[in-house]
Amino acid sequence: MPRLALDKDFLTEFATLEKPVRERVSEVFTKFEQATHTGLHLEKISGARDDRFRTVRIDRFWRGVVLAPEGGDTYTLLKVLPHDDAYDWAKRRKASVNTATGGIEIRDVAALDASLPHMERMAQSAPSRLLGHVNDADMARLGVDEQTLTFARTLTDTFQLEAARGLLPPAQWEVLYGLSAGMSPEEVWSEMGAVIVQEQIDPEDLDAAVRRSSDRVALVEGPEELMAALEHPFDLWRIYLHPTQRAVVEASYRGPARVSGGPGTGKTVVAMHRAHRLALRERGPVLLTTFTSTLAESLEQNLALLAETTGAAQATERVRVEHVDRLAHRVFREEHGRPQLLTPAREKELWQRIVAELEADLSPAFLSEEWRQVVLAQRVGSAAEYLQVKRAGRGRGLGPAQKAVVWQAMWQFRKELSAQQLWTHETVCEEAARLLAERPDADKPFRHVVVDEAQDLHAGQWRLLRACVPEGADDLFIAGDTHQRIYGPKITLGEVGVNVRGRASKLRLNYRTTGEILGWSLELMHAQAVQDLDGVQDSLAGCRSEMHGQEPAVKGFATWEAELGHLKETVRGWLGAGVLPAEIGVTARSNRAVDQALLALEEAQVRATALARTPAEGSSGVSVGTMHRMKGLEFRCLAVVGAGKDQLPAPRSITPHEEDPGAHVRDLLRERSLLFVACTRAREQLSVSWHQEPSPFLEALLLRS
Ligand SMILES: Nc1ncnc2c1ncn2[C@@H]1O[C@H](COP(=O)(O)OP(=O)(O)OP(=O)(O)O)[C@@H](O)[C@H]1O
Repeated sequence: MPRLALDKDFLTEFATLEKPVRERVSEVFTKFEQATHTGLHLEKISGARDDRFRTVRIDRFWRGVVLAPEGGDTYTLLKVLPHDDAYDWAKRRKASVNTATGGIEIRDVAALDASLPHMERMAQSAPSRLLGHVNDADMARLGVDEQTLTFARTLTDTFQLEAARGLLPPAQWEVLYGLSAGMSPEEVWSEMGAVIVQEQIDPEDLDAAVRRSSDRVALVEGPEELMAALEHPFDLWRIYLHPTQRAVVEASYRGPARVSGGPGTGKTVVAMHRAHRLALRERGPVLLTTFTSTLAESLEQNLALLAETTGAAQATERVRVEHVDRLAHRVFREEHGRPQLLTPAREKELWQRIVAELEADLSPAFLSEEWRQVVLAQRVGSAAEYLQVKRAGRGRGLGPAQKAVVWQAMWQFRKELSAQQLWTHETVCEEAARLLAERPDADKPFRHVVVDEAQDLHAGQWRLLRACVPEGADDLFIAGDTHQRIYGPKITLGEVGVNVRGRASKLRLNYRTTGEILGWSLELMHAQAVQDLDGVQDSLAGCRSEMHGQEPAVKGFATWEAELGHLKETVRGWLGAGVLPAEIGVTARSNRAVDQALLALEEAQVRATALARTPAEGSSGVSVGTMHRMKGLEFRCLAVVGAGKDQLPAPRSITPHEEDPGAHVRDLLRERSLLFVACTRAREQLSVSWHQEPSPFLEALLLRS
């Protein structure tokens, strides 16, 4: 039976067509299956370089370009263009099968042929060739075919290669780019990882190639699925997954598994697809969880959209989306009713009182951290255990006598909480974990748990998640990036009883941000020792983007007023260039700076909304919020303001070195990560500004420029 497949470029462009044309396209292709039976007219193109391209009549003026198989029955819709353009587009191109990835490739053969003589002439007078150090056999093994090879041999510098990006098939261009950047063929090979197929590849079998190309061609199962795809053409993530993403989504794991990767590499997308996929398997309820309520809301909306696309709305009923603290409170309430929570102010008072009673030379802040990071995290229950416990990450060393005093303080704190029947979010979580751990496997609330933003969870939350699902195949799936840790303490999964050894994958292709913004932001984290969730050093090496745009605009001012003046100009400039207010974000470290930025925009008559008051979704003004609020969001254009020495790191968020050197280093890293998270929310344009002296986090970047 004939099947329709949609090329990613088609769907992207479909979104930009006028409504009547879109409607007509939908009409023609929803009848595609029946029409091909009754002889849908696929018109041959005279003078075509590849006679597998055909056109389909949409109306008098518009034509669709389809790749029709010689054998097989999958028809790939590539373009919808005005009549003459459609013919011209199709005549210039050829389809082929990549011999390494087995994927389908379409290239502008006419443009390549036309550029060759000129390139060759230029190369003859150049001192050397860009890829002179790589032999033909290695190129062929990496999927570089004859035409690309001929072209590649004429290249003399990377600018030419950059310029040829749109001409060459993307997978082959990536290979040339890697080799030209000094990677060895073996390194490029391993970088290609999941996209390389082991099976024998038939270069003539386009049908098989289309089926292998899930990152750019989506097979459509019937008219409803087609309508769902056409309904939200911007949300490509629902349909096209990178082979590495798809492998992780579809895998069956014998135990907990995890996916990591830099910002914008699609970890959340993978988490949603995986939750959906697990729900479709019908082995039991799925929990999709994350760190904050705002993120959970956005997961829930997108999960519903995904189910709409796959036509499996019933699967969403098997997925519970709930942020982790809410889960803890729900389980707690079912047993004990609503907890009375200790407010931060009362907690501080309590520690102060205990310190005074013990006449100890310890600060309330130190004790509060010690309680969370050592006593609660490692479930220390007695003085003897406390004497033995490893206090990794706690900078200030304690001798046995000091430990005895600290333990006394901990014990008193616990006693007070229990006497007054007070709870904190952490103890609620511990109690919920204890209640769930006692339940037999058959009574556990979930069969699968999928966790997003995992880097920010604390030990108690991990124990809760571990306890709400029986141990077994596909029990826990974890997505996160430790470079973006802005709340939680440093933790290793082993410490909380989660073993992902042999079941960890990494995503490297950023889908959100231009290469310029990503490269700049990655520099912020360069040379920072960040420990991964499995205890080894994490690295963002290889994280890359295929999109290009402007370099970030980075600028200092003498005063805050001048900086705000620049913000007004920048935002007005973006609006003037046609960017919608809702596509613009403004962020600063403190609430105060956010309020002032809001005022400045109002003065400039720019409609702006505080993220604290209105969720980004549905807001029609420029979104203004703290860097913490930026997590999980993205904007076409983003301005980071107040990135000055006195604002970033925020002085009050840094434990003084003399009080606790370990906490000091950790706090600094957290503040740096916060800036990193903020900057990587920008899709196309990023502006970073400060007044007086720049933040020390910008130092290396400013020296470079
Ligand atoms: N396969 C894909 N096709 C198209 N777009 C994608 C794909 N995967 C991810 N995206 C898009 O890339 C952007 C980033 O994705 P996502 O939020 O899942 O990344 P992330 O790794 O969780 O990011 P971060 O860690 O920075 O929060 C989103 O706009 C998403 O829709």
